[in-house]
Amino acid sequence: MNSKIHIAVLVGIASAIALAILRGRRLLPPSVGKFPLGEKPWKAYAGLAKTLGPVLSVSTFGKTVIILNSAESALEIVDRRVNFACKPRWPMAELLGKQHSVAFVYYGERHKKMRKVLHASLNPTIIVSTWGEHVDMQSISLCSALLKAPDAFFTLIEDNIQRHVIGHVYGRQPTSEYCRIIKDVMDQTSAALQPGRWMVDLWPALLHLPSWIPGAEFKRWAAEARELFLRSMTEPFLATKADVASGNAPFSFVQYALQNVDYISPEDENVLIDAAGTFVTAGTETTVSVLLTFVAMMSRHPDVQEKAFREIQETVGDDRLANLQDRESLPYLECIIKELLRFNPSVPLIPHSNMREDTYQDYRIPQKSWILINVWAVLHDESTYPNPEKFIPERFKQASTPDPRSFVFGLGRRRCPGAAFAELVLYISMVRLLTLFKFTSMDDGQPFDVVPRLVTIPKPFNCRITVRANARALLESHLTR
Ligand code: HEM
Repeated sequence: MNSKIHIAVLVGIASAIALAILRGRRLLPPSVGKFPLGEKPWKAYAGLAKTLGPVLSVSTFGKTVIILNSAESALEIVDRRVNFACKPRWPMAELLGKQHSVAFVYYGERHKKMRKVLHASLNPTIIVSTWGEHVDMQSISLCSALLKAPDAFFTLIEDNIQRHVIGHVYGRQPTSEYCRIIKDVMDQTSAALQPGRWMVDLWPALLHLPSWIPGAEFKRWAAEARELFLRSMTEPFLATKADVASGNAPFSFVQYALQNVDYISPEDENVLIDAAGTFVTAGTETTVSVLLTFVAMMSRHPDVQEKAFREIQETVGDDRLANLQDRESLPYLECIIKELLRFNPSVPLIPHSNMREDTYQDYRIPQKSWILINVWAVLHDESTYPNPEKFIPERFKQASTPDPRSFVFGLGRRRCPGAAFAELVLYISMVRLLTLFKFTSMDDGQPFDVVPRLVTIPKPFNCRITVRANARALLESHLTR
Protein backbone atom coordinates (compact mmCIF):
# COMPACT_ATOMS: atom_id res chain seq x y z
CA MET A 1 0.00 0.00 0.00
CA ASN A 2 1.49 3.41 -0.84
CA SER A 3 1.42 6.33 1.63
CA LYS A 4 -1.53 8.10 -0.14
CA ILE A 5 -3.73 5.04 0.35
CA HIS A 6 -2.54 4.80 3.99
CA ILE A 7 -3.62 8.39 4.63
CA ALA A 8 -6.99 7.89 2.92
CA VAL A 9 -7.69 4.78 5.03
CA LEU A 10 -6.69 6.61 8.24
CA VAL A 11 -8.84 9.62 7.38
CA GLY A 12 -11.77 7.28 6.66
CA ILE A 13 -11.38 5.48 9.99
CA ALA A 14 -10.99 8.76 11.89
CA SER A 15 -14.14 10.20 10.27
CA ALA A 16 -16.11 7.08 11.11
CA ILE A 17 -14.97 7.25 14.74
CA ALA A 18 -15.75 10.99 14.93
CA LEU A 19 -19.20 10.38 13.49
CA ALA A 20 -19.88 7.57 15.95
CA ILE A 21 -18.78 9.78 18.86
CA LEU A 22 -20.94 12.64 17.61
CA ARG A 23 -23.90 10.29 17.24
CA GLY A 24 -23.36 9.03 20.75
CA ARG A 25 -23.40 12.58 21.98
CA ARG A 26 -26.67 13.55 20.42
CA LEU A 27 -28.46 15.80 22.84
CA LEU A 28 -31.98 15.70 24.14
CA PRO A 29 -34.33 18.33 22.66
CA PRO A 30 -34.41 21.74 24.44
CA SER A 31 -35.61 21.43 28.04
CA VAL A 32 -38.81 22.93 29.42
CA GLY A 33 -37.46 22.85 32.99
CA LYS A 34 -40.16 21.00 34.91
CA PHE A 35 -42.97 18.54 34.42
CA PRO A 36 -45.87 19.12 34.17
CA LEU A 37 -45.84 22.82 33.41
CA GLY A 38 -48.87 24.52 34.95
CA GLU A 39 -52.53 23.61 35.06
CA LYS A 40 -52.91 23.37 31.29
CA PRO A 41 -49.45 22.15 30.27
CA TRP A 42 -50.43 21.85 26.57
CA LYS A 43 -50.73 25.66 26.40
CA ALA A 44 -47.46 26.23 28.25
CA TYR A 45 -45.57 23.82 25.96
CA ALA A 46 -47.11 25.41 22.84
CA GLY A 47 -45.89 28.83 24.07
CA LEU A 48 -42.35 27.54 24.74
CA ALA A 49 -42.22 25.78 21.37
CA LYS A 50 -42.46 29.18 19.66
CA THR A 51 -39.04 30.14 21.00
CA LEU A 52 -37.31 26.82 21.72
CA GLY A 53 -38.50 24.82 18.69
CA PRO A 54 -41.28 22.28 18.17
CA VAL A 55 -39.66 19.34 19.96
CA LEU A 56 -39.05 19.80 23.68
CA SER A 57 -37.97 17.59 26.56
CA VAL A 58 -37.79 17.36 30.31
CA SER A 59 -35.92 14.86 32.47
CA THR A 60 -37.28 14.04 35.85
CA PHE A 61 -36.31 11.22 38.26
CA GLY A 62 -34.39 9.48 35.47
CA LYS A 63 -37.39 9.56 33.15
CA THR A 64 -37.38 11.49 29.89
CA VAL A 65 -40.47 13.21 28.57
CA ILE A 66 -40.41 14.36 24.93
CA ILE A 67 -43.11 16.80 23.85
CA LEU A 68 -44.01 17.03 20.15
CA ASN A 69 -45.63 20.37 19.36
CA SER A 70 -45.76 20.34 15.56
CA ALA A 71 -47.66 18.30 13.00
CA GLU A 72 -44.40 17.40 11.20
CA SER A 73 -42.63 16.01 14.27
CA ALA A 74 -45.71 14.08 15.47
CA LEU A 75 -46.30 12.53 12.04
CA GLU A 76 -42.64 11.72 11.43
CA ILE A 77 -42.07 10.20 14.86
CA VAL A 78 -45.34 8.65 16.05
CA ASP A 79 -47.37 8.08 12.90
CA ARG A 80 -44.64 6.58 10.73
CA ARG A 81 -42.49 4.61 13.20
CA VAL A 82 -43.78 1.39 14.80
CA ASN A 83 -41.19 1.96 17.51
CA PHE A 84 -43.53 4.61 18.96
CA ALA A 85 -46.68 2.43 19.03
CA CYS A 86 -45.98 1.63 22.66
CA LYS A 87 -47.56 3.20 25.73
CA PRO A 88 -45.48 4.48 28.64
CA ARG A 89 -45.15 2.65 31.92
CA TRP A 90 -47.74 4.33 34.11
CA PRO A 91 -47.43 3.09 37.71
CA MET A 92 -50.76 4.57 38.90
CA ALA A 93 -52.55 2.97 35.94
CA GLU A 94 -50.93 -0.34 36.94
CA LEU A 95 -52.16 0.01 40.50
CA LEU A 96 -55.66 0.55 39.14
CA GLY A 97 -55.40 -2.68 37.11
CA LYS A 98 -55.36 -0.89 33.76
CA GLN A 99 -52.05 -2.04 32.35
CA HIS A 100 -53.77 -4.79 30.30
CA SER A 101 -56.48 -2.50 28.88
CA VAL A 102 -56.31 -1.56 25.19
CA ALA A 103 -55.33 2.03 25.78
CA PHE A 104 -52.50 1.23 28.22
CA VAL A 105 -51.13 -2.14 27.20
CA TYR A 106 -47.66 -2.31 25.63
CA TYR A 107 -47.60 -2.84 21.89
CA GLY A 108 -47.69 -6.58 21.20
CA GLU A 109 -49.92 -9.64 20.74
CA ARG A 110 -52.52 -8.73 23.39
CA HIS A 111 -52.89 -5.23 21.94
CA LYS A 112 -53.38 -6.66 18.44
CA LYS A 113 -56.06 -9.10 19.67
CA MET A 114 -57.98 -6.33 21.40
CA ARG A 115 -57.81 -4.06 18.35
CA LYS A 116 -59.08 -6.93 16.20
CA VAL A 117 -62.12 -7.54 18.36
CA LEU A 118 -62.92 -3.79 18.42
CA HIS A 119 -62.38 -3.44 14.69
CA ALA A 120 -64.83 -6.28 13.96
CA SER A 121 -67.87 -4.15 14.83
CA LEU A 122 -66.44 -0.61 14.71
CA ASN A 123 -64.72 -0.52 11.32
CA PRO A 124 -65.91 2.37 9.14
CA THR A 125 -67.21 0.18 6.30
CA ILE A 126 -69.88 -1.52 8.42
CA ILE A 127 -70.42 1.18 11.02
CA VAL A 128 -73.79 2.43 9.73
CA SER A 129 -75.22 -1.07 9.25
CA THR A 130 -74.08 -2.25 12.69
CA TRP A 131 -74.79 0.84 14.79
CA GLY A 132 -77.09 3.08 12.70
CA GLU A 133 -80.34 2.11 14.43
CA HIS A 134 -78.77 2.34 17.88
CA VAL A 135 -77.32 5.81 17.47
CA ASP A 136 -80.58 6.96 15.87
CA MET A 137 -82.47 5.97 19.06
CA GLN A 138 -79.76 7.44 21.24
CA SER A 139 -80.15 10.89 19.67
CA ILE A 140 -83.95 10.71 19.92
CA SER A 141 -83.76 9.79 23.59
CA LEU A 142 -81.38 12.74 24.20
CA CYS A 143 -83.72 15.18 22.42
CA SER A 144 -86.80 13.83 24.26
CA ALA A 145 -85.05 14.25 27.62
CA LEU A 146 -84.00 17.81 26.71
CA LEU A 147 -87.55 18.64 25.70
CA LYS A 148 -88.68 17.81 29.24
CA ALA A 149 -85.84 19.47 31.14
CA PRO A 150 -83.83 21.83 28.92
CA ASP A 151 -82.13 23.52 31.88
CA ALA A 152 -80.51 20.24 32.93
CA PHE A 153 -78.67 19.95 29.58
CA PHE A 154 -75.21 19.45 31.13
CA THR A 155 -76.07 16.35 33.16
CA LEU A 156 -78.57 15.12 30.56
CA ILE A 157 -75.86 14.96 27.89
CA GLU A 158 -73.44 13.19 30.27
CA ASP A 159 -76.12 10.67 31.37
CA ASN A 160 -77.42 10.05 27.85
CA ILE A 161 -74.01 9.25 26.39
CA GLN A 162 -72.98 7.13 29.34
CA ARG A 163 -76.20 5.08 29.43
CA HIS A 164 -76.21 4.50 25.70
CA VAL A 165 -72.54 3.59 25.40
CA ILE A 166 -73.05 1.01 28.18
CA GLY A 167 -76.16 -0.22 26.35
CA HIS A 168 -74.24 -0.49 23.06
CA VAL A 169 -71.49 -2.50 24.74
CA TYR A 170 -73.53 -4.93 26.86
CA GLY A 171 -77.00 -4.81 25.26
CA ARG A 172 -78.88 -3.94 28.42
CA GLN A 173 -80.05 -0.69 29.92
CA PRO A 174 -77.77 -0.01 32.89
CA THR A 175 -79.24 0.51 36.35
CA SER A 176 -78.68 3.87 38.07
CA GLU A 177 -76.39 2.04 40.51
CA TYR A 178 -74.23 0.76 37.63
CA CYS A 179 -74.09 4.23 36.03
CA ARG A 180 -72.89 5.63 39.35
CA ILE A 181 -70.17 2.96 39.52
CA ILE A 182 -69.00 3.79 35.99
CA LYS A 183 -68.94 7.50 36.84
CA ASP A 184 -66.82 6.75 39.93
CA VAL A 185 -64.50 4.55 37.85
CA MET A 186 -64.02 7.36 35.32
CA ASP A 187 -63.44 9.99 38.01
CA GLN A 188 -60.91 7.73 39.73
CA THR A 189 -59.20 7.02 36.41
CA SER A 190 -58.94 10.74 35.66
CA ALA A 191 -57.51 11.40 39.13
CA ALA A 192 -55.03 8.52 38.76
CA LEU A 193 -53.84 9.72 35.35
CA GLN A 194 -53.26 13.35 36.28
CA PRO A 195 -49.67 14.00 35.15
CA GLY A 196 -47.38 15.03 37.99
CA ARG A 197 -49.94 14.37 40.75
CA TRP A 198 -48.45 11.11 42.05
CA MET A 199 -44.85 10.61 43.21
CA VAL A 200 -45.05 6.94 42.21
CA ASP A 201 -45.38 7.89 38.53
CA LEU A 202 -42.03 9.67 38.72
CA TRP A 203 -40.44 7.13 41.03
CA PRO A 204 -41.87 3.64 40.33
CA ALA A 205 -39.80 2.08 43.17
CA LEU A 206 -42.56 3.38 45.47
CA LEU A 207 -44.78 0.62 44.03
CA HIS A 208 -43.00 -1.75 46.40
CA LEU A 209 -43.97 0.13 49.57
CA PRO A 210 -46.23 -1.96 51.80
CA SER A 211 -49.74 -0.47 51.78
CA TRP A 212 -49.96 -0.03 55.53
CA ILE A 213 -47.06 2.36 56.08
CA PRO A 214 -47.62 6.14 56.31
CA GLY A 215 -47.08 7.73 52.91
CA ALA A 216 -48.55 4.74 51.06
CA GLU A 217 -52.12 6.07 51.15
CA PHE A 218 -52.02 6.14 47.34
CA LYS A 219 -51.78 2.33 47.35
CA ARG A 220 -54.83 1.91 49.57
CA TRP A 221 -56.81 4.38 47.46
CA ALA A 222 -55.72 2.60 44.27
CA ALA A 223 -56.60 -0.85 45.65
CA GLU A 224 -60.21 0.26 46.23
CA ALA A 225 -60.40 1.91 42.81
CA ARG A 226 -59.00 -1.25 41.20
CA GLU A 227 -61.66 -3.45 42.79
CA LEU A 228 -64.43 -1.18 41.54
CA PHE A 229 -62.89 -1.02 38.05
CA LEU A 230 -62.57 -4.80 37.71
CA ARG A 231 -66.12 -5.32 39.02
CA SER A 232 -67.48 -2.73 36.59
CA MET A 233 -66.08 -4.72 33.66
CA THR A 234 -66.66 -8.30 34.77
CA GLU A 235 -70.25 -8.27 36.07
CA PRO A 236 -72.01 -6.87 32.97
CA PHE A 237 -69.85 -9.01 30.68
CA LEU A 238 -70.85 -12.23 32.48
CA ALA A 239 -74.52 -11.20 32.39
CA THR A 240 -74.38 -10.65 28.62
CA LYS A 241 -72.47 -13.91 28.15
CA ALA A 242 -75.28 -15.73 29.97
CA ASP A 243 -77.88 -13.98 27.74
CA VAL A 244 -75.96 -15.09 24.63
CA ALA A 245 -75.81 -18.68 25.90
CA SER A 246 -79.59 -18.72 26.48
CA GLY A 247 -80.24 -17.12 23.07
CA ASN A 248 -81.78 -13.99 24.64
CA ALA A 249 -79.12 -11.40 23.94
CA PRO A 250 -80.06 -8.32 21.92
CA PHE A 251 -77.43 -6.85 19.57
CA SER A 252 -74.43 -5.36 21.39
CA PHE A 253 -70.66 -5.16 21.10
CA VAL A 254 -70.18 -8.17 23.40
CA GLN A 255 -73.02 -10.16 21.80
CA TYR A 256 -71.57 -9.47 18.32
CA ALA A 257 -68.15 -10.73 19.46
CA LEU A 258 -69.60 -13.87 21.07
CA GLN A 259 -72.39 -14.74 18.63
CA ASN A 260 -70.62 -17.37 16.57
CA VAL A 261 -68.27 -18.74 19.18
CA ASP A 262 -68.99 -22.14 20.76
CA TYR A 263 -66.09 -21.94 23.14
CA ILE A 264 -64.10 -18.92 24.31
CA SER A 265 -60.75 -19.54 26.01
CA PRO A 266 -60.13 -17.79 29.37
CA GLU A 267 -57.45 -15.68 27.67
CA ASP A 268 -59.74 -14.56 24.85
CA GLU A 269 -62.55 -13.92 27.33
CA ASN A 270 -60.19 -11.69 29.27
CA VAL A 271 -59.28 -9.81 26.08
CA LEU A 272 -62.98 -9.26 25.35
CA ILE A 273 -63.74 -8.12 28.92
CA ASP A 274 -60.97 -5.52 28.64
CA ALA A 275 -61.95 -4.39 25.13
CA ALA A 276 -65.59 -3.94 26.24
CA GLY A 277 -64.54 -2.06 29.39
CA THR A 278 -62.33 0.27 27.35
CA PHE A 279 -65.18 0.88 24.87
CA VAL A 280 -67.19 2.25 27.83
CA THR A 281 -64.48 4.34 29.45
CA ALA A 282 -62.71 5.59 26.29
CA GLY A 283 -65.96 6.27 24.45
CA THR A 284 -67.92 8.21 27.07
CA GLU A 285 -65.99 11.24 28.33
CA THR A 286 -64.48 12.02 24.94
CA THR A 287 -67.88 12.11 23.22
CA VAL A 288 -69.42 14.10 26.09
CA SER A 289 -66.56 16.60 25.81
CA VAL A 290 -67.33 17.29 22.12
CA LEU A 291 -71.12 17.49 22.59
CA LEU A 292 -70.86 19.93 25.50
CA THR A 293 -68.37 22.03 23.53
CA PHE A 294 -70.95 22.01 20.71
CA VAL A 295 -73.69 23.41 22.98
CA ALA A 296 -71.32 26.06 24.36
CA MET A 297 -70.16 27.14 20.89
CA MET A 298 -73.61 27.20 19.31
CA SER A 299 -74.89 29.39 22.14
CA ARG A 300 -71.90 31.76 21.83
CA HIS A 301 -72.08 31.95 18.04
CA PRO A 302 -75.73 32.55 17.04
CA ASP A 303 -74.66 33.33 13.45
CA VAL A 304 -73.03 29.89 13.09
CA GLN A 305 -76.05 28.23 14.69
CA GLU A 306 -78.48 30.02 12.36
CA LYS A 307 -76.44 29.15 9.27
CA ALA A 308 -76.37 25.46 10.24
CA PHE A 309 -80.12 25.51 10.99
CA ARG A 310 -80.85 27.04 7.57
CA GLU A 311 -78.66 24.47 5.83
CA ILE A 312 -80.68 21.68 7.49
CA GLN A 313 -84.01 23.33 6.60
CA GLU A 314 -83.00 23.83 2.97
CA THR A 315 -81.61 20.31 2.55
CA VAL A 316 -83.87 18.13 4.67
CA GLY A 317 -87.03 20.29 4.79
CA ASP A 318 -89.16 20.88 7.87
CA ASP A 319 -91.36 17.78 7.83
CA ARG A 320 -88.84 15.16 8.98
CA LEU A 321 -85.68 14.79 11.06
CA ALA A 322 -82.34 14.45 9.27
CA ASN A 323 -80.95 10.91 9.20
CA LEU A 324 -77.52 9.33 8.73
CA GLN A 325 -77.83 9.38 4.93
CA ASP A 326 -78.22 13.20 4.93
CA ARG A 327 -74.74 13.75 6.33
CA GLU A 328 -73.05 14.18 2.95
CA SER A 329 -75.52 16.90 1.96
CA LEU A 330 -74.74 19.04 5.01
CA PRO A 331 -71.23 20.42 4.37
CA TYR A 332 -71.52 23.36 6.80
CA LEU A 333 -72.39 21.02 9.68
CA GLU A 334 -69.30 19.00 8.72
CA CYS A 335 -67.21 22.21 9.03
CA ILE A 336 -68.72 22.77 12.50
CA ILE A 337 -67.77 19.24 13.61
CA LYS A 338 -64.19 19.72 12.41
CA GLU A 339 -63.92 23.12 14.09
CA LEU A 340 -65.24 21.72 17.40
CA LEU A 341 -62.65 18.94 17.31
CA ARG A 342 -59.91 21.48 16.51
CA PHE A 343 -61.02 24.14 18.97
CA ASN A 344 -61.20 21.86 22.02
CA PRO A 345 -59.43 18.56 21.25
CA SER A 346 -60.79 16.11 23.86
CA VAL A 347 -57.34 14.67 24.58
CA PRO A 348 -54.92 17.62 24.24
CA LEU A 349 -51.81 15.63 25.20
CA ILE A 350 -51.66 12.05 23.93
CA PRO A 351 -49.06 9.81 25.61
CA HIS A 352 -47.04 7.23 23.66
CA SER A 353 -43.67 5.59 24.27
CA ASN A 354 -40.79 4.06 22.29
CA MET A 355 -39.58 0.49 22.60
CA ARG A 356 -36.00 1.29 21.51
CA GLU A 357 -33.72 4.34 21.59
CA ASP A 358 -34.33 6.52 18.53
CA THR A 359 -33.40 9.87 17.03
CA TYR A 360 -35.22 12.80 15.49
CA GLN A 361 -33.19 15.27 13.44
CA ASP A 362 -30.16 15.91 15.69
CA TYR A 363 -31.90 14.86 18.87
CA ARG A 364 -31.72 11.68 20.89
CA ILE A 365 -34.89 10.00 22.16
CA PRO A 366 -33.93 7.58 24.95
CA GLN A 367 -35.60 4.17 25.12
CA LYS A 368 -38.97 4.12 26.95
CA SER A 369 -39.37 7.90 27.01
CA TRP A 370 -42.77 9.40 27.60
CA ILE A 371 -43.75 10.89 24.24
CA LEU A 372 -46.48 13.52 24.55
CA ILE A 373 -48.17 14.53 21.30
CA ASN A 374 -49.36 18.07 21.93
CA VAL A 375 -52.48 17.89 19.79
CA TRP A 376 -53.68 21.22 21.16
CA ALA A 377 -50.49 22.94 19.90
CA VAL A 378 -50.80 21.33 16.45
CA LEU A 379 -54.43 22.45 16.13
CA HIS A 380 -53.70 25.97 17.43
CA ASP A 381 -50.77 26.61 15.12
CA GLU A 382 -51.61 29.97 13.59
CA SER A 383 -49.72 29.31 10.38
CA THR A 384 -52.19 26.48 9.65
CA TYR A 385 -55.29 27.82 11.42
CA PRO A 386 -55.26 31.66 11.47
CA ASN A 387 -56.83 33.13 14.64
CA PRO A 388 -56.70 29.72 16.31
CA GLU A 389 -58.39 30.91 19.53
CA LYS A 390 -61.49 31.89 17.53
CA PHE A 391 -64.29 29.48 16.63
CA ILE A 392 -64.55 29.77 12.83
CA PRO A 393 -66.10 26.71 11.06
CA GLU A 394 -65.73 28.51 7.69
CA ARG A 395 -61.97 27.84 7.76
CA PHE A 396 -62.78 24.26 6.68
CA LYS A 397 -64.61 25.40 3.54
CA GLN A 398 -61.18 25.48 1.93
CA ALA A 399 -60.21 21.93 1.11
CA SER A 400 -56.56 22.84 1.79
CA THR A 401 -57.17 23.37 5.53
CA PRO A 402 -55.77 20.26 7.26
CA ASP A 403 -58.42 18.00 8.78
CA PRO A 404 -58.07 17.96 12.61
CA ARG A 405 -59.32 14.37 12.69
CA SER A 406 -55.82 13.32 11.60
CA PHE A 407 -54.65 14.27 15.12
CA VAL A 408 -57.65 14.41 17.45
CA PHE A 409 -58.11 10.62 17.36
CA GLY A 410 -54.41 9.87 17.87
CA LEU A 411 -51.72 8.53 15.60
CA GLY A 412 -50.22 5.39 14.12
CA ARG A 413 -51.15 1.97 15.40
CA ARG A 414 -52.81 3.37 18.52
CA ARG A 415 -55.21 5.64 16.60
CA CYS A 416 -58.67 5.54 18.18
CA PRO A 417 -60.58 2.48 16.95
CA GLY A 418 -63.87 4.18 17.91
CA ALA A 419 -63.39 7.25 15.68
CA ALA A 420 -66.02 6.32 13.06
CA PHE A 421 -68.51 5.35 15.76
CA ALA A 422 -67.88 8.60 17.65
CA GLU A 423 -68.42 10.64 14.48
CA LEU A 424 -71.72 8.88 13.87
CA VAL A 425 -72.94 9.74 17.38
CA LEU A 426 -71.69 13.34 17.11
CA TYR A 427 -73.26 13.98 13.70
CA ILE A 428 -76.70 12.50 14.45
CA SER A 429 -76.91 14.18 17.87
CA MET A 430 -75.85 17.59 16.54
CA VAL A 431 -78.08 17.62 13.46
CA ARG A 432 -81.12 16.83 15.58
CA LEU A 433 -80.25 19.20 18.41
CA LEU A 434 -79.88 22.00 15.85
CA THR A 435 -83.24 21.12 14.27
CA LEU A 436 -85.23 20.97 17.49
CA PHE A 437 -83.63 23.52 19.82
CA LYS A 438 -82.15 26.97 19.92
CA PHE A 439 -79.16 27.62 22.18
CA THR A 440 -78.58 31.06 23.71
CA SER A 441 -75.57 31.92 25.85
CA MET A 442 -76.27 33.29 29.34
CA ASP A 443 -72.60 33.58 30.25
CA ASP A 444 -72.24 37.33 29.82
CA GLY A 445 -69.02 37.15 27.83
CA GLN A 446 -67.25 34.81 30.27
CA PRO A 447 -64.57 32.85 28.37
CA PHE A 448 -65.10 29.19 27.52
CA ASP A 449 -62.94 27.00 29.76
CA VAL A 450 -62.25 23.31 30.39
CA VAL A 451 -61.47 21.17 33.41
CA PRO A 452 -57.74 20.36 33.03
CA ARG A 453 -57.69 16.55 32.95
CA LEU A 454 -56.59 13.86 30.50
CA VAL A 455 -59.96 14.39 28.74
CA THR A 456 -60.97 18.04 28.75
CA ILE A 457 -64.66 18.41 29.62
CA PRO A 458 -65.97 22.02 29.46
CA LYS A 459 -66.42 23.70 32.84
CA PRO A 460 -70.11 24.23 33.67
CA PHE A 461 -71.55 27.13 31.66
CA ASN A 462 -74.93 28.88 31.44
CA CYS A 463 -77.05 28.42 28.37
CA ARG A 464 -80.77 28.82 27.70
CA ILE A 465 -82.27 26.14 25.49
CA THR A 466 -85.58 26.92 23.82
CA VAL A 467 -87.68 24.38 21.97
CA ARG A 468 -88.34 25.23 18.29
CA ALA A 469 -91.97 25.50 17.12
CA ASN A 470 -92.46 22.09 15.47
CA ALA A 471 -90.02 20.11 17.66
CA ARG A 472 -92.59 17.93 19.45
CA ALA A 473 -94.41 17.06 16.22
CA LEU A 474 -91.13 16.14 14.48
CA LEU A 475 -90.03 13.90 17.34
CA GLU A 476 -93.42 12.17 17.48
CA SER A 477 -93.57 11.55 13.75
CA HIS A 478 -90.02 10.15 13.85
CA LEU A 479 -91.02 7.70 16.58
CA THR A 480 -94.11 6.52 14.69
CA ARG A 481 -92.36 6.09 11.30
C1 HEM B 1 -64.97 12.19 20.09
C2 HEM B 1 -64.74 11.01 20.60
C3 HEM B 1 -63.38 10.40 20.77
C4 HEM B 1 -62.14 10.96 20.76
C5 HEM B 1 -61.78 12.42 20.55
C6 HEM B 1 -61.18 9.89 20.99
C7 HEM B 1 -59.82 10.08 21.04
C8 HEM B 1 -58.91 9.07 21.30
C9 HEM B 1 -57.49 9.27 21.42
C10 HEM B 1 -56.77 10.59 21.27
C11 HEM B 1 -56.93 8.07 21.67
C12 HEM B 1 -55.43 7.78 21.88
C13 HEM B 1 -54.82 7.44 20.54
C14 HEM B 1 -53.30 7.29 20.60
O1 HEM B 1 -52.78 6.79 21.58
O2 HEM B 1 -52.62 7.70 19.61
C15 HEM B 1 -57.99 7.10 21.72
C16 HEM B 1 -57.79 5.76 21.97
C17 HEM B 1 -58.82 4.87 22.08
N1 HEM B 1 -60.16 5.12 21.88
FE1 HEM B 1 -61.02 6.88 21.39
N2 HEM B 1 -61.85 8.72 21.15
C18 HEM B 1 -63.20 8.97 21.01
C19 HEM B 1 -64.22 8.07 21.09
C20 HEM B 1 -64.06 6.72 21.25
C21 HEM B 1 -65.13 5.76 21.22
C22 HEM B 1 -66.60 6.07 20.97
C23 HEM B 1 -64.57 4.56 21.48
C24 HEM B 1 -65.31 3.27 21.55
C25 HEM B 1 -65.08 2.25 20.93
C26 HEM B 1 -63.13 4.75 21.65
C27 HEM B 1 -62.21 3.76 21.92
C28 HEM B 1 -60.85 3.95 22.05
C29 HEM B 1 -59.90 2.89 22.38
C30 HEM B 1 -60.24 1.43 22.63
C31 HEM B 1 -58.63 3.47 22.40
C32 HEM B 1 -57.29 2.78 22.68
C33 HEM B 1 -56.60 2.46 21.35
C34 HEM B 1 -55.20 1.86 21.49
O3 HEM B 1 -54.46 2.22 22.41
O4 HEM B 1 -54.86 1.03 20.64
N3 HEM B 1 -62.86 6.09 21.51
N4 HEM B 1 -59.19 7.72 21.48
